[in-house]
Amino acid sequence: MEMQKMESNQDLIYHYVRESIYSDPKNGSGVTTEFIATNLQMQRTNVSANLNKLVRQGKLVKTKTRPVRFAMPSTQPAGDAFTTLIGSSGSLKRDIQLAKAAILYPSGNLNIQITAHPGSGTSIFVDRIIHFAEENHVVNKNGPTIAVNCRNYANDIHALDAVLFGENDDFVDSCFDQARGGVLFVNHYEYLTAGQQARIVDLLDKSTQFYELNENPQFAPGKAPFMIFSCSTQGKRQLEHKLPVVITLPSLDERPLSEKMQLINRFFAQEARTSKRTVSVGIPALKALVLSDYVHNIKELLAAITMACANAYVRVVNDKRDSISVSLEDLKPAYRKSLLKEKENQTTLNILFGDMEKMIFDPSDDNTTARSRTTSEDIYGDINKQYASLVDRGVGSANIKSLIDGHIKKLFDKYNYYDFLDSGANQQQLAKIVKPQIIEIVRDWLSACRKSLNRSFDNSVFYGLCLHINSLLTVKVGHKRLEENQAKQLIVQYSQEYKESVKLAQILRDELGLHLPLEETVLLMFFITPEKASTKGHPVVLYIMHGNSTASSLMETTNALNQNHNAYGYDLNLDVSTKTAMLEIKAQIQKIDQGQGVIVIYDMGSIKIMLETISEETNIKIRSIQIPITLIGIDAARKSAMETDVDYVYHTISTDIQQMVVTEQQRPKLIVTLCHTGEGGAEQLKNYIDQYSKLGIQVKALAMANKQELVSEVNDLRKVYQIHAFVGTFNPQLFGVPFIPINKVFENTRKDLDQILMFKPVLSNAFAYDQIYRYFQEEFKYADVALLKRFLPEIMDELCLAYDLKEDQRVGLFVHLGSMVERCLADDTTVSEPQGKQILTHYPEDVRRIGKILKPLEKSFKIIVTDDEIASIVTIVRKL
Ligand SMILES: Nc1ncnc2c1ncn2[C@@H]1O[C@H](COP(=O)(O)OP(=O)(O)OP(=O)(O)O)[C@@H](O)[C@H]1O
Repeated sequence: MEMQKMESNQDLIYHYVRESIYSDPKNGSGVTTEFIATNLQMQRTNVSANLNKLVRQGKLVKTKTRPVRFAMPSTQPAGDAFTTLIGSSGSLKRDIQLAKAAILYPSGNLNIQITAHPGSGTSIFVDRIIHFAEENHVVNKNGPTIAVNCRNYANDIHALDAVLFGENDDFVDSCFDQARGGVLFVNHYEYLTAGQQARIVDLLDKSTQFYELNENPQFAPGKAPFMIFSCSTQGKRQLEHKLPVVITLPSLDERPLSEKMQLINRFFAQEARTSKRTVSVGIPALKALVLSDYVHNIKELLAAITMACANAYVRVVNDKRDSISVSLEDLKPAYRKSLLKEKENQTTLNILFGDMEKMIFDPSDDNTTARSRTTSEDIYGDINKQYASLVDRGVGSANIKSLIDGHIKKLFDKYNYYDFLDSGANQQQLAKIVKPQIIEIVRDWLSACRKSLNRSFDNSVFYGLCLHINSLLTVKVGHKRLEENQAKQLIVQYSQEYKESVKLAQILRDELGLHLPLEETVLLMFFITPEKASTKGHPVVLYIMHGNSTASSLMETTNALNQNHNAYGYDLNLDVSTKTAMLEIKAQIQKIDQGQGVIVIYDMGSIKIMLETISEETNIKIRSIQIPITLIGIDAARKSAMETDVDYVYHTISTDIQQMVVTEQQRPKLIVTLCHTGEGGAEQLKNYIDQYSKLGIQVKALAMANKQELVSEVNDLRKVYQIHAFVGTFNPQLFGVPFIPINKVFENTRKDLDQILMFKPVLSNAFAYDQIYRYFQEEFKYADVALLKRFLPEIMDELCLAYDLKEDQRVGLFVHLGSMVERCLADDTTVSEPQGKQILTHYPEDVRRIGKILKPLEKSFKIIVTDDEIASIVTIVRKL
């Protein structure tokens, strides 16, 4: 009898759940036990037991959220290779249709080009294409699949010649030959030179001849492979016209938020599986992830989630039963900041999260079939190993956390997470990017260090060091990365490690001809110090207040309330001399600075001057905020002693406070624009800011002829102005004044200019030359912008191929070239570089090369680019 009743209750509940879900969209994401119990007037425990039974029978599914919801299982059919992709029936639907059409094309599959922003899922999409082609017997499962990732050769793109065209340049054993009868995937072909791309175009033109008629017995047997080429949206795409099907994948912001949320869900579920722990994620962290922008699209989102889980994992590493609890603090500040957008996205967030408290991901859940190439497994393994070795060395648990935190950050930041992902965790891959000789040197040296320092090093140290030395060989380090006294301090602190670094520096000099200056040798040491000194910290807060314990009390309260333990205090005793106070404050600032500067909150004016001097002497960025509480208190006490009317005292003090604030802001603000070579570029930038900024801040353009001169000019300006920021092609690192790189100004729209100048985050990041063209259009009298549009990008590409330029340098150079044409046409040849002659004699190879690259510009505009102009371009590209 009882059994019968249970069953009918179960049916009743099942039907009610189904009806509620299908009849009311509000219940789309499922219904709670509470909801059923109330509406059916049944006991909660009884309802709960029945619902769980229905889940076990597969009739309902249970969400992993709190409060738990019960929903109908998805009735999606098993589907094809693409079904596992998130967005397969949404933002990727059309792309998938196109891909299927290309594969199933009746007279033989068609080659495909995929165009996508970095990290948008090209590799996984291609993986699915290949599976689909295999499922449909369009390509042979047992045939070869040859994948070439051109980005892995970015440092020496000619190293690819043998892979693309064969050792003897005759295509024998090239990727085109090896892929016969299978699939060829050439990824990131935007890295190829124009010449390399042209040769591939030529091959595609003669493809039939090459694959079918060629009788060369040296070639592998088999018909033409199914070829897929992928390329970034910003790269040059010569091949595009030769490939019948072009698929453009959406970037992450072009996808609906619901898909972003599905990706987030899937990635957390993956982390739960790889770490073999339950992962619970707080809603604020999820909201921040949903609202953040990702330059590297899905790949960056995945990295952000792996990083957050790794951070949270550290807290529970020694207790195997604990779940990983991810909170907002585990995300990088840049992602956390996105919560500022919460208000404007409230409705969407409500739809996504409703009244959820957190989301829970179970390690045993296997709802994903999309293959992932993360390094997650290594990360959790690495953390475990690092933890065990620190415990062995007797390090206390409080220190362990910060050491491991540093370790994870290193993995992601210092060793460049994205490249690291792609370079794969094997040495063969590494050998394609890094000279084998470097790998050998690093391996031998690390094993020697292991013995002499009695310390073990994980793989990340090995890879990081190889890549680091490789970059020293290929990229000229222009700026000092470490100050001399910082270097000296480190040498004293880590004398043993330093000895080993010197040995490595000697080997590098003898075997590779690489001469490292002292600071670079010290940097090598970072790889083997137990507490790898961090170069990427956060700003910290320092209270400086008059009195015996005011500052320290504020510090304690701040740290107790926010738990970041990044606030410090300096109690400025009234009987301490200014000189002593200044020395002590300087020492404290040097001690607490993590490399990102110090926010000082202080109470009296005299401290400001001390701080300015300290900032100058130490080069530490100090930003000070005066809260004149002590002065106000003194004033209030004095007036109260003289007056009897409390309101009078109150009002006069309020007026005084306003005046205090006004005096503080009296010095007008000034923005200084800077350019590497002469005032030309700086002047352009100034005009741009003058024209489009509504902040009303004055702007002055300065030349960087010589650093000493710049310092004295800026120093003079500081007497009259409060320097708000430097904007330009390089950071002069003077007086702790903040710097805004030129690319930031141009890569965003004009309406965002003031946000940038005020250091506020802007949403769009995509770099667009369009912005600059528009500016040229309005500014130039002589140069035809349409013609510039035709020639400048090509010239920029050539220059970027020849020289390793960062984005801000690229933008600077772009503006420079445009202005140069305008100058030549205006016959304004006043720009004359004092060091021009020297450059022409010292860098004849560069002068010749740049002269050649500029030829099309000279021809089309009928101008002659003077030697002086070429010399100034050499200074930019060589970062002199
Ligand atoms: N539509 C999707 N559904 C599920 N997972 C995805 C999807 N797109 C990308 N991913 C996941 O995101 C990660 C990055 O994707 P992928 O490696 O394909 O990016 P990519 O575009 O090839 O990167 P890059 O431009 O750096 O070469 C992978 O772990 C992949 O599994």
